[in-house]
Amino acid sequence: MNKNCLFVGIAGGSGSGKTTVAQNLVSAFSPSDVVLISQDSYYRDNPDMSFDERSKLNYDHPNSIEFELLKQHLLDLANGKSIKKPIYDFTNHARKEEYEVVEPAKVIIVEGILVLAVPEIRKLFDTKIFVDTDADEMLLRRIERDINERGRTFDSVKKQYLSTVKPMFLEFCDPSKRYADVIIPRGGQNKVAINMVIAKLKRFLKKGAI
Ligand SMILES: Nc1ncnc2c1ncn2[C@@H]1O[C@H](COP(=O)(O)OP(=O)(O)O)[C@@H](O)[C@H]1O
Ligand SMILES: Nc1ccn([C@@H]2O[C@H](COP(=O)(O)O)[C@@H](O)[C@H]2O)c(=O)n1
Repeated sequence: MNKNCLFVGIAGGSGSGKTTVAQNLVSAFSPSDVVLISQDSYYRDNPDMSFDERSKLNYDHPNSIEFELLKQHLLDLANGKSIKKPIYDFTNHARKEEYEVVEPAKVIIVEGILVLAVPEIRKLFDTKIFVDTDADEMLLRRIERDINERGRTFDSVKKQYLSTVKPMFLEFCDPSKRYADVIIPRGGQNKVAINMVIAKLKRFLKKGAI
């Protein structure tokens, strides 16, 4: 790979604050220097299934994500090519027809529950971050977000949490913490940790070295 960019991977449980941390990082830079890619954009589409069938799938297992496409897109960005990033609709459990064109940048941040759990993706990262938030806080945030933003009911969130979210977190996401270079407790609130990562990325952008 002809790589002259820096890849930062941010993992952590659902509701841990990965997106908030990533957005805090992105907002410290010019948009042409840093891009953010979410693993969520790469959920597999299941157009042959009914809405009811799609709503019962396990979305916390690595097989639910098209990691081959995510990897190809990361390699394309590293090689200076733009990508057509899928757009995922959580209310419909499906990809939208349209996509977003993302231009390459010097720093590429990738966030998602499984980005450190899948070796093919993990090995691309120069810096690996795990956002470590208490399970009760993650669950409370998820309940609120899923009801307000993802069209879910309290009962559906509860059922999904117990049947797939929690067991898959314990099997895949939480053990991937061991691969992290930096562990950020509490997520988006942790300005000290976020500022340390920002300082590191600024050094890279200035000197071209990690
Ligand atoms: N420190 C925090 N305190 C309260 N709510 C938060 C905090 N961090 C994130 N949230 C909220 O919790 C939800 C999940 O946060 P998000 O950053 O999207 O987590 P993740 O990407 O890990 O699922 C969002 O609605 C967000 O606004
Ligand atoms: N159709 C879908 C697809 C995914 N999920 C849940 O999203 C979570 C990951 O997203 P975060 O932004 O919270 O990291 C994951 O835990 C899936 O259960 C879903 O509910 N429906």
